[in-house]
Amino acid sequence: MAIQVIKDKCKGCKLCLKACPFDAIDMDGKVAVINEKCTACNQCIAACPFDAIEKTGDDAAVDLSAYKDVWVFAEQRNGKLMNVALELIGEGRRLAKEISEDTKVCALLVGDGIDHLEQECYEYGAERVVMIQDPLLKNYTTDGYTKVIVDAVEEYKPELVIYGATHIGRDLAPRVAARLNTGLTADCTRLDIKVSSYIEYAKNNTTLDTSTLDPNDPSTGIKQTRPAFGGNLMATIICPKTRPQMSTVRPGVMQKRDRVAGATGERVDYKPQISESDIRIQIKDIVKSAKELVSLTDADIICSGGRGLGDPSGFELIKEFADKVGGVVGSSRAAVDAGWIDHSHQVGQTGTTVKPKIYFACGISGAIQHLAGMQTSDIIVAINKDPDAPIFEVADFGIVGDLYKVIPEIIAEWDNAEELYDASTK
Ligand SMILES: Cc1cc2nc3c(=O)[nH]c(=O)nc-3n(C[C@H](O)[C@H](O)[C@H](O)COP(=O)(O)OP(=O)(O)OC[C@H]3O[C@@H](n4cnc5c(N)ncnc54)[C@H](O)[C@@H]3O)c2cc1C
Repeated sequence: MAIQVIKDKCKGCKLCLKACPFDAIDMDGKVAVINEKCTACNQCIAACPFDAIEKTGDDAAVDLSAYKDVWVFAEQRNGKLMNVALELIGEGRRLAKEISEDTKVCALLVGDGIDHLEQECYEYGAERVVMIQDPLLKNYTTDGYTKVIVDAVEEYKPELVIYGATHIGRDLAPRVAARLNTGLTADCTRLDIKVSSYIEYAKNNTTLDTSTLDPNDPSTGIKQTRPAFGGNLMATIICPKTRPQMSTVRPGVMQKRDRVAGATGERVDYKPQISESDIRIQIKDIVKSAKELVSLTDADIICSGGRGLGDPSGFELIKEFADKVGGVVGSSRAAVDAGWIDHSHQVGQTGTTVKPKIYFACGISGAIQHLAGMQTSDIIVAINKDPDAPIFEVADFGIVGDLYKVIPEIIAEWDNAEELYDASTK
């Protein structure tokens, strides 16, 4: 693929020169010319106001029909599958079957010494496992994983690849997408199948005259929905011209399928072509952060505190509350930004998405970015002294009052409440 300047359209405005990160454009008199440093990154095309730059070569010739199946990057760390990988295998299976009965969901396992994870992938819904193992892939490196995944995608041509929006997924997916010259939608909260104009047309017309339809409209595509503009609207994004389509999805958003013990599938071993020179960094040591690990995604009960706590010591009360009810401490971004608590506790659009059985929002107003991360909780209990706080619109139970009075009362009554509950359910 290459980029070329259409000479008679170029007005010599040099905006493409300024936009090019690779110094790949020179001026030949008043006309821009592309030199050999070009990586076809598209920045010049986006910058040109005169439509004078275009791609040539195989870009126009992406055969969408050559791509098939849904791949899920089954992220593992230290030989353990991440929860989000299992959630996405379930979601991938749903999407695959909506695309067509013979579309398969494949788990992509990358690492070394990870044979034991294959079975778990089948039990959570994978129909095929593509296994890529090599000692050089034992620990995650951007270079190593990108290289082998790009090679495997080019060989097998999946039509959709989804990754968890974890630290690794967020690092890896854009690299892979850039190398494959395809699109990526980050942080999706919803994935749906887009129906082609052919199918739409066929539904409404008894005789199908395809000559009027766009031949490039893929038979299927994925509608990728994510919050945009600070969470104030949801944007649905499609990737109509290139393949594979790629998305990252936040942990906790999709539902895991029920585990089917003993489920089986097809294993494909992909032998990676990788050498030490492909990996530009060396991992000398992996040191776990000494800070307390917060497992918000798996928690059944979360007690979150916000700016309404007034100062950092308020989190001591929230911690006492969480310990009493068997929960985990969460927070709003305002509390994190104030330096009252570590970001790992943050719930919301730029924090963690959670779906506990009970979510206590204490001194949290209910900004849309906070709601984006917790509104699908089974039961939401809001404690706020402002009766008009937006959090009450999503709360199942609202307590209007000062959290410093309400929470100690709940703590004091919790044991009684548990006894009452036990008695009522006997
Ligand atoms: C791009 C972007 C991303 C963002 N991502 C996130 C995110 O991931 N998570 C997130 O939380 N926010 C996020 N935000 C910030 C968000 O917009 C809000 O600013 C933030 O959620 C407000 O936090 P809060 O509810 O704790 O504070 P406030 O909005 O100030 O609310 C404090 C509440 O406490 C109540 N209160 C005060 N004192 C008491 C008391 N003694 N007892 C009871 N109630 C009391 C008040 O009535 C008020 O309702 C993001 C913003 C942007 C622009």
